[in-house]
Amino acid sequence: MGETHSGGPPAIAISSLTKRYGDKFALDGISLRITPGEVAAVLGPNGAGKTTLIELLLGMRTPTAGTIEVFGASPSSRAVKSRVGAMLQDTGAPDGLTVREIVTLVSSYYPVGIPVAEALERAGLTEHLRKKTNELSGGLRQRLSFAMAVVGDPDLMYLDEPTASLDVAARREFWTQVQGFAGLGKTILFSTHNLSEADEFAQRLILLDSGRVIQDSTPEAAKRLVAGRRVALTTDAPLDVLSTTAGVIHAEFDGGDPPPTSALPGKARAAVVRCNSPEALLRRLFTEGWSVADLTVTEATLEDAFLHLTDRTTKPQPSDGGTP
Ligand SMILES: Nc1ncnc2c1ncn2[C@@H]1O[C@H](COP(=O)(O)OP(=O)(O)OP(=O)(O)O)[C@@H](O)[C@H]1O
Repeated sequence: MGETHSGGPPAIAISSLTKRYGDKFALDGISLRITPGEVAAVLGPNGAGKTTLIELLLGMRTPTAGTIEVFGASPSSRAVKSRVGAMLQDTGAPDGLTVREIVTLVSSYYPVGIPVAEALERAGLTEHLRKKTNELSGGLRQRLSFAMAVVGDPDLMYLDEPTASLDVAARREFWTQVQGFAGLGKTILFSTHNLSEADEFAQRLILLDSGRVIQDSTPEAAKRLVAGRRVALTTDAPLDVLSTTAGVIHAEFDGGDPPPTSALPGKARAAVVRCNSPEALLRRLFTEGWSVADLTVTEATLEDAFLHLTDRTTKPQPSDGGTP
C-alpha cells in the first residue's frame, strides 16, 4: 500500500455543520478537524448522528448548513472519492455478482490500488470468492464491505460500525488488518457502539449526542472526566452503608433490583461503587463486619465516561459542539 503524504490540508475539516431532516436536527452545528494519520472513533447513543456524519463525509448527503471538506476539497469531487474508502452497514453490492467480481468492479473505480487478491485476503474472503452476495452471512458481508473499502488503497477510510456482525476471532483479525492499514499513516474514522474497541484502537474519541459533539479528546482524557475509582465487590452490606461512606460518589447493586436499605444476612450481592477512597470504604466494611468478596479496584472505564457524558447532555449545553 502507498504512503500518505503529510503537510497538505487536513484530512477532514468540518465547520458549523448542520443536517436537518424536516424538523429533526441529525447534526446540529458541529465543527471538527482531523489531521492525516489520525485514527478517530465516533461514538454516541442510537440516533446521535454518526451515520449521517459519515454519509455527509462521503458526499452521499448534502449539508443543510455549514461546510465540509475532505483533503481540502468537496467530498463529492472525483479527486476526493479516489482517495477515500468506506465500509458501510449496507454494502450496496448487487446480488447477482460474486465476491471476486464485486471487489474487481470496485477496484476499477480507483486510479491505483492494491491487487484484488490482496484485498480479498486482507478481508479473510479467500475461501468465499465464488459466493454471491445473497449467499453471504452478515459477518461475510462485513468482510466484503472491508475488501471494497481497502481495494482502492485509500488515504482515508470510514468504517460505520464495522464489527457489528463479526464473531470474536473475526473481530480480532479485522482490527489487526485495520491497524496494519493505520500503520501506513492512513486516516481512519470509525463509528462504533463497542466502547472497548474505541478505547483500544482510537487515538481520538468524538462523542456525539443529539447531533452535537459533547466530547472530543483522547480516550484517556474522557476517562479522567469521571471522578474517583471503580470498586466492584460482592457484599451483604446494604446500599445505605455503601453510599454514606466518606468519599463515595455513587453506589449501586447489579441487576437493577430495588436497593436494600437494611442488612440481608447471607445475601451478598454484586455492587459497583465509585469513590475517592477505596481504602476508607473497605475499612468501614471490615470494621462493621460486612462480607467482602470478588473485589476489584480499577480506574474509570470508557463506559463510565460515556454514561457520565451522555447523561450530562440532559442539562443545557453550549451551542457550539466545540473542538478539543
Ligand atoms: N433519511 C432520514 N430521514 C429522516 N430522519 C433521519 C434520516 N436519517 C436519519 N434520520 C434521523 O437523524 C438522526 C440521526 O440518525 P443517524 O442514523 O445519523 O444516527 P446514528 O448515530 O448513526 O444512530 P445508530 O447508532 O442507531 O446507527 C436520528 O434521529 C434519525 O432518526
